[in-house]
Amino acid sequence: MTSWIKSSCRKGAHAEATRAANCRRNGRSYIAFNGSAISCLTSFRYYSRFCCKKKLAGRSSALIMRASQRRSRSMWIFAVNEQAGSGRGKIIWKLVEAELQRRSLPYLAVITASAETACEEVHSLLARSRSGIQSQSQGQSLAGSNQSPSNVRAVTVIGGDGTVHSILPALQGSGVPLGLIPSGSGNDTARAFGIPKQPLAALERVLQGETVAVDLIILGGNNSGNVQPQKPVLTALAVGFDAAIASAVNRSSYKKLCNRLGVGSLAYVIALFHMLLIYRPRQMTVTIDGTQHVYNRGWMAAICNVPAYGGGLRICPEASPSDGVLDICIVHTCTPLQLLRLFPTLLTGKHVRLPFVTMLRGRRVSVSAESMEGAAPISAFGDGEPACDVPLEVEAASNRLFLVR
Ligand SMILES: Nc1ncnc2c1ncn2[C@@H]1O[C@H](COP(=O)(O)OP(=O)(O)OP(=O)(O)O)[C@@H](O)[C@H]1O
Repeated sequence: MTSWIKSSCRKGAHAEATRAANCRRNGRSYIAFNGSAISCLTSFRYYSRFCCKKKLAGRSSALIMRASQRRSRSMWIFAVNEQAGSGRGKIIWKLVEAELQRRSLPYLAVITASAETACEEVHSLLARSRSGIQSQSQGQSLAGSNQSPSNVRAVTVIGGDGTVHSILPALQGSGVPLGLIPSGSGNDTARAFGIPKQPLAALERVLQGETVAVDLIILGGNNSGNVQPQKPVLTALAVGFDAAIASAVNRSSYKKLCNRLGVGSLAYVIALFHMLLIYRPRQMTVTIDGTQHVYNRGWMAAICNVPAYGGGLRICPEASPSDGVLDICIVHTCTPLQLLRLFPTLLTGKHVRLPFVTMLRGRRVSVSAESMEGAAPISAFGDGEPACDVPLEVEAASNRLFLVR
Protein backbone atom coordinates (compact mmCIF):
# COMPACT_ATOMS: atom_id res chain seq x y z
CA MET A 1 0.00 0.00 0.00
CA THR A 2 1.46 3.32 -1.09
CA SER A 3 0.59 6.70 0.43
CA TRP A 4 0.57 9.93 -1.53
CA ILE A 5 2.08 12.89 0.23
CA LYS A 6 2.22 16.35 -1.23
CA SER A 7 5.53 17.66 -0.09
CA SER A 8 5.76 21.10 -1.57
CA CYS A 9 2.95 23.07 0.08
CA ARG A 10 3.90 24.92 3.21
CA LYS A 11 0.49 24.65 4.86
CA GLY A 12 0.11 21.34 6.61
CA ALA A 13 3.77 20.50 6.12
CA HIS A 14 3.97 19.09 9.61
CA ALA A 15 1.11 16.60 9.00
CA GLU A 16 2.76 15.53 5.75
CA ALA A 17 6.11 15.01 7.42
CA THR A 18 4.38 12.89 10.08
CA ARG A 19 2.69 10.74 7.42
CA ALA A 20 6.05 10.27 5.67
CA ALA A 21 7.69 9.28 8.96
CA ASN A 22 4.89 6.74 9.61
CA CYS A 23 5.42 5.21 6.15
CA ARG A 24 9.14 4.95 6.81
CA ARG A 25 8.59 3.38 10.23
CA ASN A 26 6.21 0.77 8.75
CA GLY A 27 8.54 0.04 5.84
CA ARG A 28 5.99 1.32 3.27
CA SER A 29 6.66 3.20 0.05
CA TYR A 30 5.15 6.62 -0.39
CA ILE A 31 4.94 9.13 -3.19
CA ALA A 32 5.82 12.78 -2.76
CA PHE A 33 4.82 15.28 -5.45
CA ASN A 34 4.38 18.92 -6.28
CA GLY A 35 1.24 20.49 -7.75
CA SER A 36 2.11 20.56 -11.42
CA ALA A 37 3.14 16.92 -11.37
CA ILE A 38 -0.49 15.90 -10.94
CA SER A 39 -1.56 17.31 -14.29
CA CYS A 40 1.28 15.43 -15.89
CA LEU A 41 -0.04 12.16 -14.60
CA THR A 42 -3.25 13.17 -16.43
CA SER A 43 -5.33 10.48 -14.78
CA PHE A 44 -7.54 12.99 -13.00
CA ARG A 45 -10.24 10.49 -12.13
CA TYR A 46 -7.81 8.03 -10.61
CA TYR A 47 -6.14 10.69 -8.57
CA SER A 48 -9.24 12.42 -7.23
CA ARG A 49 -10.74 9.01 -6.34
CA PHE A 50 -7.57 8.24 -4.44
CA CYS A 51 -7.65 11.58 -2.67
CA CYS A 52 -11.30 11.05 -1.62
CA LYS A 53 -10.23 7.81 -0.03
CA LYS A 54 -7.47 9.65 1.78
CA LYS A 55 -9.86 12.45 2.82
CA LEU A 56 -7.78 14.99 0.90
CA ALA A 57 -10.26 15.49 -1.91
CA GLY A 58 -11.03 19.20 -1.42
CA ARG A 59 -7.47 20.40 -1.26
CA SER A 60 -6.02 18.15 -3.90
CA SER A 61 -8.84 18.62 -6.40
CA ALA A 62 -8.26 22.36 -6.31
CA LEU A 63 -4.63 21.63 -6.86
CA ILE A 64 -5.42 19.46 -9.86
CA MET A 65 -7.60 22.14 -11.43
CA ARG A 66 -4.83 24.72 -11.13
CA ALA A 67 -2.29 22.33 -12.49
CA SER A 68 -4.50 21.27 -15.41
CA GLN A 69 -4.96 24.90 -16.39
CA ARG A 70 -1.21 25.17 -16.74
CA ARG A 71 -1.33 22.19 -19.13
CA SER A 72 2.14 21.11 -18.19
CA ARG A 73 3.15 18.39 -20.66
CA SER A 74 6.06 16.69 -18.97
CA MET A 75 7.37 15.73 -15.58
CA TRP A 76 10.23 13.97 -13.81
CA ILE A 77 9.85 10.91 -11.63
CA PHE A 78 12.41 10.24 -8.88
CA ALA A 79 12.88 6.79 -7.33
CA VAL A 80 14.43 7.52 -3.95
CA ASN A 81 16.14 4.92 -1.76
CA GLU A 82 16.72 6.80 1.47
CA GLN A 83 18.83 3.92 2.82
CA ALA A 84 21.36 3.94 -0.02
CA GLY A 85 24.91 4.88 0.98
CA SER A 86 23.89 4.24 4.61
CA GLY A 87 21.49 7.20 4.63
CA ARG A 88 23.12 9.39 1.98
CA GLY A 89 20.07 8.84 -0.25
CA LYS A 90 17.87 10.75 2.17
CA ILE A 91 20.25 13.69 2.49
CA ILE A 92 20.75 13.97 -1.26
CA TRP A 93 17.01 13.75 -1.96
CA LYS A 94 16.37 16.71 0.39
CA LEU A 95 18.92 18.74 -1.54
CA VAL A 96 17.51 17.74 -4.93
CA GLU A 97 13.90 18.29 -3.88
CA ALA A 98 14.70 21.79 -2.64
CA GLU A 99 16.25 22.58 -6.04
CA LEU A 100 13.24 21.16 -7.93
CA GLN A 101 10.90 23.28 -5.83
CA ARG A 102 13.08 26.35 -6.27
CA ARG A 103 12.78 25.93 -10.04
CA SER A 104 9.03 25.01 -9.83
CA LEU A 105 9.62 21.83 -11.84
CA PRO A 106 6.89 19.16 -11.90
CA TYR A 107 8.04 15.98 -10.16
CA LEU A 108 6.85 12.88 -8.42
CA ALA A 109 9.10 11.04 -6.00
CA VAL A 110 8.61 7.40 -5.09
CA ILE A 111 10.25 7.01 -1.70
CA THR A 112 10.76 3.29 -1.91
CA ALA A 113 10.68 0.78 0.90
CA SER A 114 12.17 -2.13 -1.04
CA ALA A 115 13.48 -3.09 -4.46
CA GLU A 116 10.24 -4.95 -5.28
CA THR A 117 7.87 -2.10 -4.42
CA ALA A 118 10.12 0.39 -6.27
CA CYS A 119 9.77 -1.55 -9.49
CA GLU A 120 5.99 -1.96 -9.09
CA GLU A 121 5.47 1.74 -8.33
CA VAL A 122 7.55 2.95 -11.25
CA HIS A 123 5.86 0.45 -13.54
CA SER A 124 2.38 1.58 -12.55
CA LEU A 125 3.24 5.30 -12.74
CA LEU A 126 4.58 4.82 -16.27
CA ALA A 127 1.52 2.82 -17.28
CA ARG A 128 -0.77 5.54 -15.89
CA SER A 129 1.13 8.30 -17.65
CA ARG A 130 1.05 6.32 -20.91
CA SER A 131 -2.70 5.73 -20.67
CA GLY A 132 -3.16 9.47 -19.97
CA ILE A 133 -1.25 10.34 -23.16
CA GLN A 134 -3.32 7.86 -25.14
CA SER A 135 -6.62 9.30 -23.91
CA GLN A 136 -5.34 12.82 -24.69
CA SER A 137 -4.54 11.80 -28.24
CA GLN A 138 -8.20 10.63 -28.55
CA GLY A 139 -7.49 7.19 -29.77
CA GLN A 140 -4.82 8.14 -32.30
CA SER A 141 -1.97 5.69 -32.39
CA LEU A 142 1.39 7.00 -31.17
CA ALA A 143 3.25 4.51 -33.32
CA GLY A 144 5.36 6.19 -35.95
CA SER A 145 4.88 9.65 -34.42
CA ASN A 146 7.65 11.63 -32.77
CA GLN A 147 5.73 11.80 -29.52
CA SER A 148 7.28 10.21 -26.45
CA PRO A 149 5.51 7.02 -25.31
CA SER A 150 4.89 8.81 -22.02
CA ASN A 151 4.96 12.36 -20.70
CA VAL A 152 7.57 11.30 -18.15
CA ARG A 153 10.86 12.97 -19.11
CA ALA A 154 12.98 10.53 -17.08
CA VAL A 155 12.86 8.24 -14.08
CA THR A 156 15.81 9.30 -11.95
CA VAL A 157 17.28 7.12 -9.25
CA ILE A 158 18.53 8.66 -6.04
CA GLY A 159 20.47 5.69 -4.74
CA GLY A 160 23.28 3.33 -5.61
CA ASP A 161 23.72 0.49 -8.07
CA GLY A 162 21.19 -1.69 -6.23
CA THR A 163 18.47 0.94 -6.59
CA VAL A 164 19.20 1.37 -10.30
CA HIS A 165 19.03 -2.42 -10.64
CA SER A 166 15.66 -2.53 -8.87
CA ILE A 167 13.85 -0.39 -11.46
CA LEU A 168 15.45 -1.82 -14.62
CA PRO A 169 12.54 -4.23 -15.26
CA ALA A 170 10.12 -1.28 -15.31
CA LEU A 171 12.30 0.87 -17.58
CA GLN A 172 13.75 -1.62 -20.07
CA GLY A 173 12.12 -1.25 -23.46
CA SER A 174 9.78 1.51 -22.16
CA GLY A 175 11.48 4.35 -24.04
CA VAL A 176 11.55 6.39 -20.80
CA PRO A 177 15.16 7.26 -19.93
CA LEU A 178 16.91 6.42 -16.69
CA GLY A 179 18.56 9.31 -14.85
CA LEU A 180 20.91 8.89 -11.90
CA ILE A 181 21.97 11.02 -8.98
CA PRO A 182 24.59 8.80 -7.33
CA SER A 183 23.95 8.29 -3.62
CA GLY A 184 25.24 4.77 -2.94
CA SER A 185 28.53 3.37 -1.63
CA GLY A 186 30.13 1.97 -4.80
CA ASN A 187 28.29 3.95 -7.51
CA ASP A 188 29.70 1.82 -10.33
CA THR A 189 26.85 2.78 -12.67
CA ALA A 190 27.53 6.50 -12.24
CA ARG A 191 31.26 5.95 -12.79
CA ALA A 192 30.65 3.85 -15.92
CA PHE A 193 28.52 6.53 -17.55
CA GLY A 194 30.47 9.59 -16.41
CA ILE A 195 27.68 10.92 -14.20
CA PRO A 196 28.96 13.61 -11.79
CA LYS A 197 29.25 12.75 -8.11
CA GLN A 198 28.00 16.17 -7.06
CA PRO A 199 24.18 15.88 -6.63
CA LEU A 200 23.18 19.20 -8.19
CA ALA A 201 25.56 18.71 -11.12
CA ALA A 202 24.00 15.26 -11.63
CA LEU A 203 20.52 16.81 -11.42
CA GLU A 204 21.50 19.33 -14.10
CA ARG A 205 22.49 16.41 -16.36
CA VAL A 206 19.09 14.80 -15.73
CA LEU A 207 17.31 18.02 -16.67
CA GLN A 208 19.52 18.94 -19.64
CA GLY A 209 21.68 15.93 -20.51
CA GLU A 210 21.73 13.87 -23.65
CA THR A 211 19.99 10.49 -23.79
CA VAL A 212 21.93 7.48 -25.06
CA ALA A 213 20.78 3.94 -25.82
CA VAL A 214 22.66 1.27 -23.88
CA ASP A 215 22.74 -2.53 -23.82
CA LEU A 216 21.52 -4.70 -20.97
CA ILE A 217 22.60 -8.13 -19.79
CA ILE A 218 19.50 -10.31 -19.68
CA LEU A 219 19.82 -13.08 -17.14
CA GLY A 220 17.48 -16.04 -17.50
CA GLY A 221 16.40 -18.10 -20.45
CA ASN A 222 16.34 -21.85 -20.64
CA ASN A 223 19.22 -23.51 -18.81
CA SER A 224 19.42 -27.31 -18.71
CA GLY A 225 15.68 -27.49 -19.23
CA ASN A 226 14.93 -25.04 -16.36
CA VAL A 227 13.15 -21.93 -17.60
CA GLN A 228 14.30 -19.04 -15.40
CA PRO A 229 12.52 -15.68 -15.14
CA GLN A 230 14.36 -12.94 -17.03
CA LYS A 231 16.24 -10.30 -15.01
CA PRO A 232 17.95 -7.28 -16.56
CA VAL A 233 21.41 -6.25 -15.31
CA LEU A 234 23.07 -2.98 -16.35
CA THR A 235 26.74 -3.07 -15.31
CA ALA A 236 28.02 -6.60 -14.66
CA LEU A 237 27.17 -10.07 -13.50
CA ALA A 238 29.78 -11.37 -11.05
CA VAL A 239 29.97 -15.16 -10.75
CA GLY A 240 32.04 -17.01 -8.12
CA PHE A 241 34.73 -15.39 -5.97
CA ASP A 242 33.74 -11.75 -6.58
CA ALA A 243 30.06 -12.56 -5.96
CA ALA A 244 31.13 -14.16 -2.67
CA ILE A 245 32.90 -10.86 -1.81
CA ALA A 246 29.77 -8.83 -2.65
CA SER A 247 27.67 -11.19 -0.55
CA ALA A 248 30.07 -10.87 2.41
CA VAL A 249 29.99 -7.04 2.14
CA ASN A 250 26.18 -6.96 2.03
CA ARG A 251 25.96 -9.16 5.14
CA SER A 252 28.69 -7.31 7.01
CA SER A 253 28.41 -4.82 9.83
CA TYR A 254 31.56 -2.99 8.66
CA LYS A 255 29.90 -1.77 5.41
CA LYS A 256 27.90 0.80 7.36
CA LEU A 257 30.93 1.93 9.33
CA CYS A 258 33.08 2.27 6.18
CA ASN A 259 30.33 4.32 4.50
CA ARG A 260 30.03 6.56 7.52
CA LEU A 261 33.78 7.17 7.46
CA GLY A 262 33.60 7.93 3.72
CA VAL A 263 35.71 4.85 2.75
CA GLY A 264 33.02 2.62 1.22
CA SER A 265 35.59 0.71 -0.90
CA LEU A 266 37.43 -0.45 2.24
CA ALA A 267 34.50 -2.79 2.99
CA TYR A 268 35.36 -4.69 -0.22
CA VAL A 269 39.04 -4.98 0.74
CA ILE A 270 38.09 -6.49 4.13
CA ALA A 271 35.73 -8.96 2.43
CA LEU A 272 38.45 -9.85 -0.10
CA PHE A 273 40.83 -11.02 2.64
CA HIS A 274 38.05 -12.91 4.37
CA MET A 275 37.08 -14.76 1.17
CA LEU A 276 40.71 -15.58 0.28
CA LEU A 277 40.79 -17.63 3.45
CA ILE A 278 37.56 -19.56 2.99
CA TYR A 279 36.59 -19.67 -0.74
CA ARG A 280 37.21 -22.96 -2.61
CA PRO A 281 37.73 -22.74 -6.41
CA ARG A 282 36.25 -25.54 -8.54
CA GLN A 283 35.81 -26.73 -12.11
CA MET A 284 33.90 -24.13 -14.11
CA THR A 285 32.47 -24.41 -17.62
CA VAL A 286 31.86 -21.20 -19.54
CA THR A 287 30.05 -21.54 -22.88
CA ILE A 288 30.18 -18.54 -25.19
CA ASP A 289 28.05 -18.48 -28.35
CA GLY A 290 28.08 -22.30 -28.37
CA THR A 291 31.84 -22.80 -27.69
CA GLN A 292 32.68 -24.53 -24.41
CA HIS A 293 35.66 -23.48 -22.25
CA VAL A 294 36.46 -25.66 -19.22
CA TYR A 295 38.63 -24.37 -16.35
CA ASN A 296 39.95 -26.49 -13.50
CA ARG A 297 40.14 -24.45 -10.33
CA GLY A 298 37.89 -21.69 -11.67
CA TRP A 299 37.75 -18.76 -9.23
CA MET A 300 35.44 -16.35 -10.98
CA ALA A 301 33.76 -15.34 -14.22
CA ALA A 302 32.82 -11.67 -14.57
CA ILE A 303 30.33 -10.95 -17.37
CA CYS A 304 30.52 -7.23 -18.08
CA ASN A 305 28.62 -4.55 -19.96
CA VAL A 306 30.87 -1.76 -18.60
CA PRO A 307 34.63 -1.73 -17.87
CA ALA A 308 34.57 -1.49 -14.05
CA TYR A 309 32.65 -2.63 -10.99
CA GLY A 310 33.33 -3.36 -7.32
CA GLY A 311 34.08 0.30 -6.56
CA GLY A 312 36.14 1.01 -9.71
CA LEU A 313 38.00 -2.26 -10.43
CA ARG A 314 38.60 -2.42 -14.21
CA ILE A 315 37.70 -6.09 -14.62
CA CYS A 316 36.90 -5.90 -18.36
CA PRO A 317 38.73 -2.75 -19.50
CA GLU A 318 37.56 -3.12 -23.12
CA ALA A 319 33.85 -3.53 -22.31
CA SER A 320 31.42 -1.07 -23.87
CA PRO A 321 27.71 -0.71 -23.05
CA SER A 322 26.87 0.10 -26.65
CA ASP A 323 28.64 -2.61 -28.69
CA GLY A 324 25.96 -5.32 -28.41
CA VAL A 325 28.36 -7.89 -26.91
CA LEU A 326 29.44 -8.96 -23.43
CA ASP A 327 33.04 -9.03 -22.20
CA ILE A 328 33.96 -11.92 -19.92
CA CYS A 329 36.94 -12.15 -17.57
CA ILE A 330 37.70 -15.61 -16.18
CA VAL A 331 40.25 -16.11 -13.40
CA HIS A 332 41.38 -19.70 -12.97
CA THR A 333 44.21 -22.07 -12.03
CA CYS A 334 45.95 -19.75 -9.57
CA THR A 335 46.77 -19.85 -5.87
CA PRO A 336 45.11 -17.56 -3.31
CA LEU A 337 48.37 -15.58 -3.10
CA GLN A 338 48.46 -15.06 -6.89
CA LEU A 339 44.82 -13.99 -6.71
CA LEU A 340 45.67 -11.47 -4.01
CA ARG A 341 48.46 -10.07 -6.17
CA LEU A 342 46.00 -9.78 -9.06
CA PHE A 343 43.70 -7.34 -7.26
CA PRO A 344 45.92 -4.20 -7.40
CA THR A 345 46.34 -4.78 -11.16
CA LEU A 346 42.54 -4.60 -11.52
CA LEU A 347 42.73 -0.88 -10.78
CA THR A 348 44.62 -0.32 -14.04
CA GLY A 349 43.26 -3.26 -16.05
CA LYS A 350 46.76 -4.83 -16.41
CA HIS A 351 45.53 -8.18 -15.05
CA VAL A 352 44.44 -9.12 -18.59
CA ARG A 353 48.10 -10.05 -19.37
CA LEU A 354 48.38 -12.60 -16.54
CA PRO A 355 48.54 -16.28 -17.58
CA PHE A 356 45.70 -17.30 -15.26
CA VAL A 357 43.32 -14.66 -16.62
CA THR A 358 41.31 -15.36 -19.80
CA MET A 359 39.36 -12.63 -21.56
CA LEU A 360 36.52 -13.60 -23.92
CA ARG A 361 33.63 -11.88 -25.73
CA GLY A 362 30.23 -12.98 -26.98
CA ARG A 363 26.49 -12.39 -27.08
CA ARG A 364 25.22 -15.49 -25.28
CA VAL A 365 27.04 -16.85 -22.22
CA SER A 366 26.30 -19.72 -19.85
CA VAL A 367 28.23 -20.70 -16.73
CA SER A 368 28.09 -23.96 -14.79
CA ALA A 369 30.32 -25.40 -12.06
CA GLU A 370 30.88 -28.74 -10.41
CA SER A 371 29.17 -29.06 -7.04
CA MET A 372 31.50 -29.54 -4.10
CA GLU A 373 30.64 -31.33 -0.90
CA GLY A 374 30.49 -29.00 2.09
CA ALA A 375 30.87 -25.87 -0.07
CA ALA A 376 28.06 -23.42 -0.84
CA PRO A 377 26.89 -23.35 -4.49
CA ILE A 378 28.55 -20.74 -6.71
CA SER A 379 26.38 -17.66 -6.76
CA ALA A 380 26.02 -14.69 -9.09
CA PHE A 381 25.47 -11.01 -8.28
CA GLY A 382 24.05 -8.59 -10.85
CA ASP A 383 24.77 -4.86 -10.29
CA GLY A 384 25.99 -5.81 -6.81
CA GLU A 385 22.68 -7.48 -5.89
CA PRO A 386 22.10 -11.23 -5.37
CA ALA A 387 20.85 -12.72 -8.65
CA CYS A 388 20.98 -16.55 -8.71
CA ASP A 389 23.20 -19.61 -8.36
CA VAL A 390 24.88 -21.40 -11.28
CA PRO A 391 24.04 -22.88 -13.76
CA LEU A 392 23.03 -19.64 -15.40
CA GLU A 393 22.58 -18.22 -18.87
CA VAL A 394 22.76 -14.61 -20.05
CA GLU A 395 22.36 -12.75 -23.30
CA ALA A 396 23.31 -9.24 -24.48
CA ALA A 397 20.27 -7.13 -25.37
CA SER A 398 21.31 -4.26 -27.64
CA ASN A 399 19.98 -0.75 -26.99
CA ARG A 400 17.42 -2.00 -24.47
CA LEU A 401 17.62 1.01 -22.14
CA PHE A 402 17.84 4.79 -22.56
CA LEU A 403 20.09 6.61 -20.12
CA VAL A 404 20.54 10.34 -19.45
CA ARG A 405 24.16 11.36 -18.99
N1 LIG B 1 14.45 0.85 -4.75
C1 LIG B 1 14.84 0.45 -3.55
N2 LIG B 1 14.24 0.91 -2.45
C2 LIG B 1 14.64 0.54 -1.23
N3 LIG B 1 15.65 -0.31 -1.00
C3 LIG B 1 16.28 -0.79 -2.07
C4 LIG B 1 15.91 -0.44 -3.39
N4 LIG B 1 16.72 -1.08 -4.26
C5 LIG B 1 17.57 -1.77 -3.50
N5 LIG B 1 17.31 -1.62 -2.20
C6 LIG B 1 18.01 -2.17 -1.03
O1 LIG B 1 18.85 -1.14 -0.49
C7 LIG B 1 20.22 -1.57 -0.47
C8 LIG B 1 21.13 -0.41 -0.72
O2 LIG B 1 20.84 0.20 -1.95
P1 LIG B 1 21.96 0.52 -3.05
O3 LIG B 1 22.59 -0.75 -3.53
O4 LIG B 1 21.32 1.38 -4.08
O5 LIG B 1 23.00 1.38 -2.23
P2 LIG B 1 24.45 1.01 -1.70
O6 LIG B 1 24.58 -0.45 -1.49
O7 LIG B 1 24.73 1.92 -0.58
O8 LIG B 1 25.34 1.50 -2.93
P3 LIG B 1 26.08 0.68 -4.14
O9 LIG B 1 25.18 -0.41 -4.62
O10 LIG B 1 26.31 1.73 -5.19
O11 LIG B 1 27.35 0.16 -3.55
C9 LIG B 1 20.28 -2.66 -1.54
O12 LIG B 1 21.30 -3.58 -1.29
C10 LIG B 1 18.91 -3.31 -1.46
O13 LIG B 1 18.87 -4.29 -0.44
